[in-house]
Amino acid sequence: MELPSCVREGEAPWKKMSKEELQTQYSPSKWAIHREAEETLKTFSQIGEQATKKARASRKNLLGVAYGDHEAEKLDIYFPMGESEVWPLFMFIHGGYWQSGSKDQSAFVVNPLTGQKVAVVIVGYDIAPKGTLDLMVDQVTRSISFLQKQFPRNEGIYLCGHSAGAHLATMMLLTDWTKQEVTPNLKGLFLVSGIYDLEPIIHTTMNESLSLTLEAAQRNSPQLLLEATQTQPGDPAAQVLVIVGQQDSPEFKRQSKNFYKMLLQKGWNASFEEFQDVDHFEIVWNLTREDFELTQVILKTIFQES
Ligand SMILES: N[C@@H](CC(=O)c1ccccc1NC=O)C(=O)O
Repeated sequence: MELPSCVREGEAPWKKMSKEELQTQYSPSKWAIHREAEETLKTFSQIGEQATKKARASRKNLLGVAYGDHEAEKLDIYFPMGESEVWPLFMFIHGGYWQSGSKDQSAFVVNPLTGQKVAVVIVGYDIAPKGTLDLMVDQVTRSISFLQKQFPRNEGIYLCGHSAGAHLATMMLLTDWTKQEVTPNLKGLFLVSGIYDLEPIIHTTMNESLSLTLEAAQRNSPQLLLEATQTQPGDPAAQVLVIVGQQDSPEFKRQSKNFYKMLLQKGWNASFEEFQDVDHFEIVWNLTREDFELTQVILKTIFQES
């Protein structure tokens, strides 16, 4: 018997999964092998808080800069050491399934990058249930326009998102910037353990506070948007690095690989990399270290060394 196309091997294997299996596949902490799930999540917040404290104490900064009128529409800017007034701008978009996390515990990468002449921005946005996916996408779009206007001489804007934050970063590739006041100088995207097809999330407990409808999930799914788009990447196109951890779940890995393949099909300058011996959280908390492989990849990409 031939299976209907929606359940063909490799296409949407999640449609064949039980509710429990789907919940597990989309619970990244359950796939961590170096610590128990709860311990992993606790360590992640602790390292994020410590890194933020350290960044605020040791780097010149502007905290809580408003990029819009909403309470949550604020970003923190951490400046590189030295006298220069022009640098590449690196923006980090935190994860937490669009319903947890904040800029105040997400300054992981600030010290290693500001030590190497890169300005780092950690952006805040309205998480659910207050924020909807549509609002979050709009907020991140406006935060990037704001940065381009504030720093028109920037040496490139680089976006890095983790998990749900990688989803928000990806949506920026598909934004029609001609509808915004400025076109940002987007040079690169680092998409770390992201989610590109939101439909499976609807069937998990994560949707209790997100309240995604199928329409909202589809409207905000980079995988579907990219598949449907006729537009070519701009010239010069931003470089897109699709990144997963070895201990990300099979579903997370499948989503990243599929999205990477679609990027190639649509003519983007994309690469895919799986980092060994790290889970969904270690891959971000290790960014506090300059000698971590991903930190080095980020620096090499920004400064175009290979
Ligand atoms: N409840 C989730 C938590 C989670 O996925 C998460 C936590 C912090 C930062 C990013 C996360 N994942 C995606 O946004 C878990 O079981 O791992």
